[in-house]
Parts: sequence; structure tokens; C-alpha cells
Amino acid sequence: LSPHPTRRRAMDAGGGEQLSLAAVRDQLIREEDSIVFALIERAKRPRNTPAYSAAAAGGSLAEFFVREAQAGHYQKPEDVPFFSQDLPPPVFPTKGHPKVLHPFASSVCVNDAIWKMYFNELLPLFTADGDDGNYAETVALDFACLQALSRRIHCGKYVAEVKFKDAPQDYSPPIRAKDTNALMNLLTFTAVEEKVKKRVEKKARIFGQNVTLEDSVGKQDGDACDSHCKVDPKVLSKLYDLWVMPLTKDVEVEYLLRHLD
Ligand SMILES: C=C(O[C@@H]1C=C(C(=O)O)C=C[C@H]1O)C(=O)O
Repeated sequence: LSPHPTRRRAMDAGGGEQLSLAAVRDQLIREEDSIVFALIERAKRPRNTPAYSAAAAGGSLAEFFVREAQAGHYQKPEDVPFFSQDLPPPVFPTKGHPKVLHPFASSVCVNDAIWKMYFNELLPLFTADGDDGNYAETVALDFACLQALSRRIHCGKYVAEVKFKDAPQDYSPPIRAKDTNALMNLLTFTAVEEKVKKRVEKKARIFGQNVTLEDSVGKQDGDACDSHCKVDPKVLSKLYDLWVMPLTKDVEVEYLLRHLD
């Protein structure tokens, strides 16, 4: 018996169960935890910019690390490599996943945009200025952030698939007309986005507080404790507002545009 008989099965649970928008959204909510924790972990280290400047032999330490660390990942449609050339073959046996997406799903990828956003925009918002020399650890933490963000954003493929399956009559005309704006409007749910922003901000406030055994600490809520949080909760709502949700929707549109090919 499942310990959570009423819990909706996530779409990567295997076994070929039917996808539903509710189940995909549950998966996205779970991915929020991974993103918040990955950022909290990365915030332990200062900016450490030398890890990102190109070494003489070409490429930065961050790039080198991500290329090497890719081995054994990327068996699932939502796990997309950052450097797809020279990707080593899988080294671990992996469980198959139900084929619910179109075969072209694997070519839908916004990792270049995620990479640029992460290093140019996001990192300065949640890391302290400084250099402590721990570059190898730093880039490993960056990789965890990048992967969590990428996985969440590429789950947009599943979102698009269920939205199409639920209303093919609405989605087919703009897909045939290659009407990107109409598709974007159809798949956008503003009320859901507002909730997502509030929830990630709240998660950053809860997960990022210092937990002590004294009564007064840990009970604070709202802006009062934000300056003590390991990552400013407002950074999370901004991250989702400006980049995570728009990129997820770009994935949705890119996937839908080719749905009738
Ligand atoms: C992911 C969805 O599609 C869109 C993108 C959202 C997101 O990235 O969180 C939220 C609502 C929609 O505007 C969804 O409907 O759940």
C-alpha cells in the first residue's frame, strides 16, 4: 500500500500512468524545494569570480566542471545537458521512463539562456561579493543550481503536452498558424503564476531561516526575518517572475509549435 494513497503520482514516477495538469504542477512545486535549497547551499560561498573567467586553455572552471559532471545524467526528457557535444555515454544503468512526449521533445532546450541568466543576472543577486578560493566546491554548487533550474524549466514539455491533450481544438489552430503570441496567451494562467511567486518566496523564508532552540527565533515571519535569511526571499520571487516562469513558457511554446509536425 502506498503511504500516501491520495497523493497524485508525479509524472516521472514511471509505470506509464496518465499525465494530468495537477500531477505536473505537483512536480513543479516539488522542484521549487530543490531550487531554493540549491541556492541556499551556493550562498554559503562568496561570488568567487575567478571560477568563471576563461582559463588560458579555453573555458572556465565552471564550464569544465559541468562538462565532466554531465556523465550519467540526461536520460529523461526534463534533464537536458548544458553541453550536448561530447556527452559521455551513460555509465549507470537507468530506469526507463514512460514515453509520453513527442520524440522531438529532446531537441527543445533553453539551457543557453539558463546559463547566461544564472551567471550574469542571478548569481550577483544572492552571493556575497568576495573570493575565498574554494572554486571547485563553488562550481559544484553552481552545477546543482543550474540542474535544478533546468529540470524545472524543461518540465514545461510535460505541461505543454497535457495542456494540448486537454484542449486540442484550442491549441491546433495557433500551432498550424505558428502564432506564438496566441499560444503564449492560451497557456498562461496568471493566477497560478501569482501563487507560484508567493510560494517560492515563502519557502525561501522558511527553509533559509536559522533554526535555534530559543523560542523567539524561528517564529518570525514576513519581512522582519528576511535580512537573516540565507537567501533573500525576494530573490526567489524575482527569479521566478523574470526568468523561471517565462523560460518554462518558452519551452511550452517551442514544444507546442512542433506538436503537429
Ligand atoms: C507551468 C504552467 O504554465 C504557465 C507557467 C507557469 C509556471 O512556470 O509556473 C505557471 C502558470 C502558467 O502561466 C502551468 O500552467 O502550471
